Amino acid sequence: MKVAWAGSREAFQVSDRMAKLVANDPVFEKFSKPMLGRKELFKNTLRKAAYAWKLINDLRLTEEEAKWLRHYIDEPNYTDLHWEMFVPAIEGQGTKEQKKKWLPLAQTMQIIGTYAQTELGHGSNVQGLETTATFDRQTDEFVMHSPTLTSSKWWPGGMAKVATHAIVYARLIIDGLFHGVHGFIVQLRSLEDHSPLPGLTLGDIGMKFGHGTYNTMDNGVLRFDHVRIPRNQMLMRVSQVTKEGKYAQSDVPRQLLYGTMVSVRQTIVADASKALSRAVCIATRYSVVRRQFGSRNGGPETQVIDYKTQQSRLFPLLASAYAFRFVGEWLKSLYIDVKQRLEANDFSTLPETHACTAGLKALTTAATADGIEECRKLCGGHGYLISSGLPELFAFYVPACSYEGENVVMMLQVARFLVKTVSNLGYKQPVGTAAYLGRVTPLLQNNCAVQTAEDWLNPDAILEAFEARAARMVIGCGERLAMFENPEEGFAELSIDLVEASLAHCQLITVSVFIQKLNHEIPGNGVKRSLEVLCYVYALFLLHKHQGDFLATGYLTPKQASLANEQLRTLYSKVRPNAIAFVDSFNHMDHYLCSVLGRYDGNVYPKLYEAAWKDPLNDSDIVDGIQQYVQPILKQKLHYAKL
Ligand SMILES: CCCCCCCCCC/C=C\CCCCCCC/C=C/C(=O)SCCNC(=O)CCNC(=O)[C@H](O)C(C)(C)COP(=O)(O)OP(=O)(O)OC[C@H]1O[C@@H](n2cnc3c(N)ncnc32)[C@H](O)[C@@H]1OP(=O)(O)O
Ligand SMILES: Cc1cc2nc3c(=O)[nH]c(=O)nc-3n(C[C@H](O)[C@H](O)[C@H](O)COP(=O)(O)OP(=O)(O)OC[C@H]3O[C@@H](n4cnc5c(N)ncnc54)[C@H](O)[C@@H]3O)c2cc1C
Repeated sequence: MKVAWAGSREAFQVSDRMAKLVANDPVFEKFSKPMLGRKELFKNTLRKAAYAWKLINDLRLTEEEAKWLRHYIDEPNYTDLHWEMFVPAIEGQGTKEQKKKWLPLAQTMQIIGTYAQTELGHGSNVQGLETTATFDRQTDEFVMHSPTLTSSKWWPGGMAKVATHAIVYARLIIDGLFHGVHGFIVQLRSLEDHSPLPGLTLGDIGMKFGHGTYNTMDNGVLRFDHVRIPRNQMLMRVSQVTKEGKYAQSDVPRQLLYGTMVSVRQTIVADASKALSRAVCIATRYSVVRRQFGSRNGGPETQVIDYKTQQSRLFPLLASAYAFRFVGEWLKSLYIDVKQRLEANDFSTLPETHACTAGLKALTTAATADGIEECRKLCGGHGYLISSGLPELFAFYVPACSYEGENVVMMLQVARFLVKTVSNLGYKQPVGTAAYLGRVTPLLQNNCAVQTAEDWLNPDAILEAFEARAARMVIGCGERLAMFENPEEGFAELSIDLVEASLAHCQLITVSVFIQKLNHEIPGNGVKRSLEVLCYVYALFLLHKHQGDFLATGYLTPKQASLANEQLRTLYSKVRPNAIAFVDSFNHMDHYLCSVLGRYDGNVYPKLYEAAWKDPLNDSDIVDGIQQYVQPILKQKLHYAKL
């Protein structure tokens, strides 16, 4: 199962080796992190990032190994933006000459970059950005300027204190004419003494949610006061500006300017299963250790994992972790394919890839963020302790619902793709993830054939149910949209239904990818059978949760919906004996989990007790402030009624 989770034996070995490397090196200790102040926390992260870079070079780690190393170090920092956004932006949007100049510098970290798109006033609406890049023909330069307070760049990671360069997104202006938003490579700091270059105001935007997690990152603010950069620092794969000030667009579609976001959204989907599996591992192990009620004749109480209600909250999350792992793997291969096509100037699959990355990013991050919080509750009161590992994980994870495309905004992008697909149905056969929309007639006419709970243990029955629900919701939206004279007005009016239809479409993708995975790639019958159980749990849990959709679209009868729920309860009993094996298969080491409740050896209570004593408040019996503020109250002998 470890191999099935990792994707291959080789992938397992690489990640396992890197997990051990990090866990066994004292530099990467992290348990004391929540006790550090912001400055210490940040410096500590800089130290770890520098040491990691040294290890990557000294040990000559491959790109894959280096990624796992950074993952297990488990502290967001400037290198995330450098590797995940700055470098891909140059790769995807730079010309050959630009790549030749900038990539070697970035790949050896002689320069450190960030991605400066969002502004104080605009994040989702990229076309609304206000920073200007005005071409000066006399000097062959662009003048970068922040004309308003709301145009201040706001949020870019690593920008406040570390990055030497940024890809800055700004409105291109030539001779007073606006030519849309483009990316520009801008140097921010001196490579000699790291001071901000003249004309730039740079700072940190302040502490964020949680304590020891995202505050390791220096998210920054940046303002330009007429800062000049050479013309050849505009990323020119999509559009070019000549030294005469002529604006030209190549055959490459404008959407490629958004290409870096597609790449990172894909990474975020691939990473969702890491965060969710981490929370599920902690909650499952603890649910086996924790006992409440049910003791008879002085015997042990019941393990809380044996309560059906605990199972009904925990096991769907376990199944979701596996579903997200497989859909992440699938999306990665879709992305690798589109990347190769884009390099060869084939843009045909970009719209579908954009819809898949946007929608699955929204689906997986929302479910993971909610899932981590559910795991905290599944651990009762102890889940609220930092030493459970869950509060910090939650604080780290929740912004994923907002960054790289706010989730609702992303679902609306999926909706645009679906509406377009439906309106083209007469003359363009949908392919890939939208192919089912080409079979609307049977999907709209046939109803579910399930008669017993057992009938739900059938991939075809499940797939058809999810296809019919999505098709009926999408087509229904399309029909209602057609009644509006102004399509944009109609889209806005129906946006709530469109977001729900998009979710149904994305859930169909996750369910069908899970089923495909079972059909083709699982080594070992035992592993395959166990994963089948999880696949059914995932699908029937979604069906139960969204049964309103399935019933309202008329595909299911109430009886069939209740049979699905009956089967789901039976499936929980099949998951129970393997629950620990399922979470051990994630291969999360204690160092990575950083959780007293999720320890591999299950030795929870002594370690919980021991961890409490490490709190700085327990350094002495009488702490600072007691004599000054508490003792006087005790000695005054006042009664509030007399005040
Ligand atoms: C316990 C502690 C644990 C710690 C663990 C630490 C682990 C560390 C390791 C981490 C490693 C990696 C993690 C990854 C790094 C993550 C860092 C995250 C940092 C965050 C960065 C950011 O947020 S960057 C900013 C992102 N901003 C956005 O996403 C903005 C969202 N807005 C948009 O994308 C667009 O503006 C929007 C699409 C919404 C609308 O665009 P607009 O121009 O108005 O266009 P439309 O008219 O709607 O569309 C025009 C046509 O273009 C199509 N289209 C839109 N986008 C794309 C695209 N990206 N690709 C292709 N096509 C696109 C659209 O569909 C339209 O097409 P049509 O055919 O014309 O309809
Ligand atoms: C931790 C973190 C790190 C980040 N790192 C970076 C970075 O490195 N570089 C960078 O450039 N940016 C970064 N960002 C910014 C991030 O990309 C934006 O915050 C994100 O894209 C959301 O945009 P917004 O803040 O403008 O949200 P808004 O769009 O203002 O969202 C507010 C609300 O409005 C709703 N809404 C907005 N538009 C619509 C619409 N059309 N229809 C319906 N509802 C709508 C949303 O659903 C949401 O509920 C980071 C953000 C965070 C939290």
